[in-house]
Amino acid sequence: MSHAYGDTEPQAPPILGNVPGSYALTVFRDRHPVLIEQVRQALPWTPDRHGALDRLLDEVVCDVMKPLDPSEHDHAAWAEWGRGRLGGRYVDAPFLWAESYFYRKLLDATGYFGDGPWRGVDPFGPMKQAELAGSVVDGELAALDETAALPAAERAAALLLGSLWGNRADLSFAVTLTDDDHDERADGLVVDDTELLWSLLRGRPPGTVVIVADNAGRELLPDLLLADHLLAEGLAERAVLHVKPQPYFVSDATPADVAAGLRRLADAPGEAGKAGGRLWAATGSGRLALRAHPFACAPLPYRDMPDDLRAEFAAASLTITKGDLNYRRLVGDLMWPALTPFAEVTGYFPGPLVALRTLKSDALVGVPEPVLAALDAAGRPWRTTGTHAMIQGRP
Ligand SMILES: O=P(O)(O)OC[C@@]1(O)O[C@H](CO)[C@@H](O)[C@@H]1O
Repeated sequence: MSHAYGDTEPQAPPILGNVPGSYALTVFRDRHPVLIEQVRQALPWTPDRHGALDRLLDEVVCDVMKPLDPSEHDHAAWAEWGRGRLGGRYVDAPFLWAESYFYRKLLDATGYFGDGPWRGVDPFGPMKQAELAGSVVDGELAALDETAALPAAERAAALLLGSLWGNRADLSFAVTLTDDDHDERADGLVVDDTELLWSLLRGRPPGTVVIVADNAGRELLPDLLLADHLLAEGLAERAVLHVKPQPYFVSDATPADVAAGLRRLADAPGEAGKAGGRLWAATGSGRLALRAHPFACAPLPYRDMPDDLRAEFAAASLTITKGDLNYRRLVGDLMWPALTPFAEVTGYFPGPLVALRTLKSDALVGVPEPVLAALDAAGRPWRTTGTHAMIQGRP
């Protein structure tokens, strides 16, 4: 297999669901049917929505991607993106594309974009709200009192790791996790570019830091706390938080989730409440800005980003992407050999970039050879279980 890097087209093959035993196949076969039933239980749907959920379950079980109704606002876009794929099997389309289409069809089934009473109702809302209100979050916010008392360097490291491991709290991934997976967390990072991250921010005039968020709730709160740290320490003049314009991948953060997260922080006692107050004020003054670009829910890799988004990333002193799906989009969700350098695969990205991610799918690049050899030799799954994490970047 040959590879091309930088601004040339990537040549690794796409990750597909039709490979027996693959992680992607389990997502289509095991996760999606369960998710449809979870959504069914989440809200008191009317008969028309139950019927639509039945039809989607049928579509998923029979594995035929049916087109959106022509009356849907984004029908033309999906028809174009899906040319040669719609009518085929979910597992035969690129994993990134087909999974994204599943979530679009789920919003279709719940009437999210329709004219009826369910318009704008987040079908994952009850799951997100339960997590945000839970006692686990109380404990995590209370722990911030100890973090705040640490010396500056340790505090910065703790907040960064909090944001990184917050990515384990992903309600779509949790659907098929075992109890063992929930508890396990590897000590060492698979790739650790922490020093690069700080070097891109320290000792230079503060600029705009873009944080491309992932999940709401237990991931978004530490992301907001990291943004607060960057603003408070003068490492960023401005922070811009990119979220999804619509519900996606179950727990992905939307503007409503940011509002709920800021409310949760601002209402908390102690240091969390103080950070919440600062962030609330920063939102009002524009130092913390929010974006919900349509491309965030497109079934496309970042290589295909539109010009306005490219310009935003280009103007940032650093872009931090969160989570597995953003990582997949950064590397095109292709089957790169894991030794392939991150800087080369992401050469198209228009500025300094660091990805914070727990490993929950097969996309993986830039792993040092001895680390790869040791992890593979250990004989335990590590690439898709969320037990391992990485901080991976390039200037
Ligand atoms: O982006 P996130 O929240 O870290 O992860 C998204 C995820 O849970 O969804 C996909 C499977 O449904 C995988 O890519 C990944 O495991």
